[in-house]
Amino acid sequence: MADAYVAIEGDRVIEARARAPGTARGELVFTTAYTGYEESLTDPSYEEQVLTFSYPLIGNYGVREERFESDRVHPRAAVAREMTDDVAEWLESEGIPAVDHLDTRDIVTEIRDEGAMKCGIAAGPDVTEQDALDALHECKHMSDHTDIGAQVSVDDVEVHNEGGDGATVALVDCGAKGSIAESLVERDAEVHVFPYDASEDDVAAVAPDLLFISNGPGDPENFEQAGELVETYVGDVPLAGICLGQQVVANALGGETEKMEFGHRGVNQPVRDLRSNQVVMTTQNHGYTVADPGDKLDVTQVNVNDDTPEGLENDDLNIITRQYHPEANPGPHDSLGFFDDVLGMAGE
Ligand SMILES: NC(=O)CC[C@H](N)C(=O)O
Repeated sequence: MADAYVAIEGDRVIEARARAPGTARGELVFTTAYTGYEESLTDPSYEEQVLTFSYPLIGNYGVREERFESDRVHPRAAVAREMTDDVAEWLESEGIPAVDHLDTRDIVTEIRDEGAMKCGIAAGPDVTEQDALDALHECKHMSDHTDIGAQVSVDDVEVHNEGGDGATVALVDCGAKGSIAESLVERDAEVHVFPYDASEDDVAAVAPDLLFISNGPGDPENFEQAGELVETYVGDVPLAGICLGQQVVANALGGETEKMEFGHRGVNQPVRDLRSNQVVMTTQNHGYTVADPGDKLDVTQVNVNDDTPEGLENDDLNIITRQYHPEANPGPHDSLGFFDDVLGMAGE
């Protein structure tokens, strides 16, 4: 008999095996990444989501803290065809329900046909189908998590590489992956990590050479204060953004974002640079996209599969943003040059 259940929209219940007990609800999404499960599971952008791995075996090279992107697991639950004990034990120790021994191809097909959807999960010896359905019925739409930034951001300013020789960067932490600050520090920047709701005065106090809006979970329209910083500083200080950062910058400068059907999550998303015509492979995790960049930003890079904007720029105003993850954890490393380019705008 099954000891875990996944309930999806339409009240369909899928039986599974419990690997870490508990009940959870969240937006059901899938990643096609075949490596990088530690990075994905600690990526704050997965907050309030349930992550399904389409690759059938998760955990085959263990669990190492050096690869974590933050100090905790962010998806509300994890779903895999087969999960190793290492991963299951790690998730259990974090209180995150996990299930395997179910047909993840079926789940991925369902999401591709119907779009990312709400789900409820119940795992453990005493759970019932109804527990999973109850969790499903309590699940909110992603955009209704209006204060999601508070769940993932630093509470107080943190400074990395104080006294560094390079640029002073104000990194607005909307749920930043650790490797963004690391990538900047590796290039000698002094990085001030600000809470997602930092004020103009907070940021002004460090006189930044670059304002950088991080990745983060949920709907970019719920990050109004980060948008206000962009409006305040545009033209005076160079601007950079990654993923949610690109979306926030676009919204703040007259553009528009929209929810995608099921998003891009994986490590081999092809992106074409419209200026050089070169294609790079990228790591991605997003469910919203820039539908209209507005009249201040040019689309300079597009996704080869669906033509959605992957890079926005304005050379006169010194703005460069990317929808994918140039910090490249878990890789590929094709687009690390982004960090040199944005620090170049900051005079480095
Ligand atoms: N990785 C991210 O920053 C994700 C951005 C946003 N939450 C989205 O899903 O589109």
